[in-house]
Amino acid sequence: QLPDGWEKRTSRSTGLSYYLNVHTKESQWDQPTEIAKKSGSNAADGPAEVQCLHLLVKHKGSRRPSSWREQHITRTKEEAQLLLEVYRNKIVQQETTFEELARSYSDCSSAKRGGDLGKFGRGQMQPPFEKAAFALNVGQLSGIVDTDSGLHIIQRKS
Ligand SMILES: N=C(N)NCCC[C@H](NC(=O)[C@@H]1CCC/C1=C/[C@H](COP(=O)(O)O)NC=O)C(N)=O
Repeated sequence: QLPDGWEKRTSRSTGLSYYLNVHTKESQWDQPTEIAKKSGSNAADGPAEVQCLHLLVKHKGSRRPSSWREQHITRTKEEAQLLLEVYRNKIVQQETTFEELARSYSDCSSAKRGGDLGKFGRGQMQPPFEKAAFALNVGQLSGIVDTDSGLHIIQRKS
């Protein structure tokens, strides 16, 4: 039995269950224990949604080891980690921009948009990615984030 104001849903892309606040339309992975709040996220709960860029480097253990860049991705997870560390350092050293590197090297279709995933709320992205993205301040660059898709770096835009 769920507390008032919550509905259990299934994520189209992962098949995982998540919970929707019917008042604020906010969603979350964790089973709610409190009655759903009626107003949007206040500062304490963090933003209701974020907009992020990401640069994804897939490896042979990725859930879909293929991309616009490479039909059959065979690099190891360790090789992907090394690549991403090089890219991250170039951004930190301001040798290039996140968008330029994502456009050239990201194994996600969002590469065409400089890595821009647009705005998303909780319950949409894989949990490790969501956790990292919602923990960033605006403008901040994440460390290396590990999901079933592969390894990512994330920059929060808003
Ligand atoms: N709402 C928006 N903008 N699109 C739907 C996103 C669905 C979501 N996707 C992810 O979590 C991965 C990790 C972060 C970004 C992302 C992109 C993946 C990575 O590539 P793939 O492993 O699929 O080949 N490509 C598209 O989905 C999911 N729940 O599977």
